[in-house]
Amino acid sequence: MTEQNLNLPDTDSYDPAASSLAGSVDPAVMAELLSIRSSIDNIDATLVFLLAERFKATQKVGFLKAAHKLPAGDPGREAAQIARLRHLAAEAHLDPAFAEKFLNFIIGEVIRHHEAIAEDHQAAAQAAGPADADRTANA
Ligand SMILES: C=C(O[C@@H]1C=C(C(=O)O)C=C[C@H]1O)C(=O)O
Repeated sequence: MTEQNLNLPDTDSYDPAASSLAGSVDPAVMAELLSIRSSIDNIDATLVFLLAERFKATQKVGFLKAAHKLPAGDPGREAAQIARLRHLAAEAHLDPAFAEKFLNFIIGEVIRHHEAIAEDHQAAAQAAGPADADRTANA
């Protein structure tokens, strides 16, 4: 989650009116588009903050699982959460298939992080020696 896209403009100079359409659209239409986009800006910022909080929480789960040698993925939990979110999506008039795809995308990334945390944990335990490795496993 820390990769940077070097092709993007830097955020200090964020221009809410940036558009490939500038100059080629009726100014009244452009004004309406920019007005709607200001809500999209707020929503996208919120999504980033929400995702950051979610990844903070899942990172804690990753450390807990690594310390107790639990598997990275939990298909039972995933199935329950996906069913719940599909239901909520339908109620909110969001395509449930999209909600499922989005959640699966995030879960895939979380599992990748958990596997990396487990590998780091294992490597640290091995570097510390067998006695320490046992102690860490039983922590
Ligand atoms: C976060 C967890 O680990 C994994 C990721 C999940 C998620 O991002 O919702 C759910 C289950 C696990 O596959 C967990 O077990 O709670």
